[in-house]
Amino acid sequence: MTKPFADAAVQVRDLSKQYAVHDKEPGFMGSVRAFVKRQTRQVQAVRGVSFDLAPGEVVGFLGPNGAGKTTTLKMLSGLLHPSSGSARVAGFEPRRRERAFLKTITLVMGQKQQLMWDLPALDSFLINQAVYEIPDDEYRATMAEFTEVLGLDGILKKQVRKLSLGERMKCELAAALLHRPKVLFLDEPTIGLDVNMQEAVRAFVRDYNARYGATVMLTSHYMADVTALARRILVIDAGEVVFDGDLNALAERGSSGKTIRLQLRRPATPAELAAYGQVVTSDGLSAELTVPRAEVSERAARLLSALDVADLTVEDPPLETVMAELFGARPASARPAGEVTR
Ligand SMILES: Nc1ncnc2c1ncn2[C@@H]1O[C@H](COP(=O)(O)OP(=O)(O)OP(=O)(O)O)[C@@H](O)[C@H]1O
Repeated sequence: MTKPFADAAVQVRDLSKQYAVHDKEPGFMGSVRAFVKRQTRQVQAVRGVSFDLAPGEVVGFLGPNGAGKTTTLKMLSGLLHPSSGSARVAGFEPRRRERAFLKTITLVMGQKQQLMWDLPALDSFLINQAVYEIPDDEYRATMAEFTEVLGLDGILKKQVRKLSLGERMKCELAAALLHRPKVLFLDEPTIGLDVNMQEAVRAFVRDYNARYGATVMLTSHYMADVTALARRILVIDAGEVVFDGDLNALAERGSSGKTIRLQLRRPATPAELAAYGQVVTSDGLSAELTVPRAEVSERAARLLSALDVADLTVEDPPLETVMAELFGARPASARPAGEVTR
């Protein structure tokens, strides 16, 4: 049972979405058959999802491909109507798309762009200023701040089509946050960016969250985004929330063991190290071992007494490993249950 926050920024109850999909065989005869008897399939993309986000909270929204993340974010932004259940965002019902609601939220989709391709980004910013009725002084202050944090100098007057992917994404973010929304839905905001640009986007989101106390719901396939920004993780699988909790608790869910990193004063061979755990890397004086979670203390104690250890640290496996363990092994076809052919 989801406990309600008295003043939740996002409140979701039993939210579901079904898409009606019309199937058609390829080719001319397929078209004729579809015309005579249309095959309709219901795809249950989101099924009975409930959660609350507190004001200012940053939440990583994870799950395998097709799990229902984008569908959920679109419902919370009012782009899609839920099939059933309810959602409130900053006190508004998203599906009504009230003006005050649209001024309070933003949805950034890394795969879609809102900037006009043939114009400089600055022109799109001015349009957004008018659309969101941003006063001139606030517009100037926000622009100055975003220019500094995102390093926009020198790119705002270039045609958007001539910007690099990273430069364009920075401008997309600036355009989407110009009206200083209180609730941010970020769907893969760093997709396709190089590591430096990913870090720049993360730093910007972190800064914005701290400065404006904004609530952020973030999906990303780059776990570094999630671990850098969010303490709480929501995991959705086949349309259902299967985990809602602390990042560390998720890491502990992984069936794999913990990682022991070693620095040695006297070298040990991989064969010697294998007595203490599965050797991941070893170059004589440093090594990385995977050990069963329940036996970490005992293995570490044995290592310390048997070898000349300069340093020993114990870490959880990277989130990528945990997610791969939770979802990676299953065939995609086994996931989206509940498809009904009519
Ligand atoms: N417009 C649509 N019509 C029919 N089915 C759809 C539509 N959009 C999404 N789906 C289906 O709904 C399910 C959830 O899709 P959704 O895009 O929400 O997943 P996701 O978690 O965002 O996936 P990804 O990580 O791959 O972007 C999938 O089975 C998808 O094929």
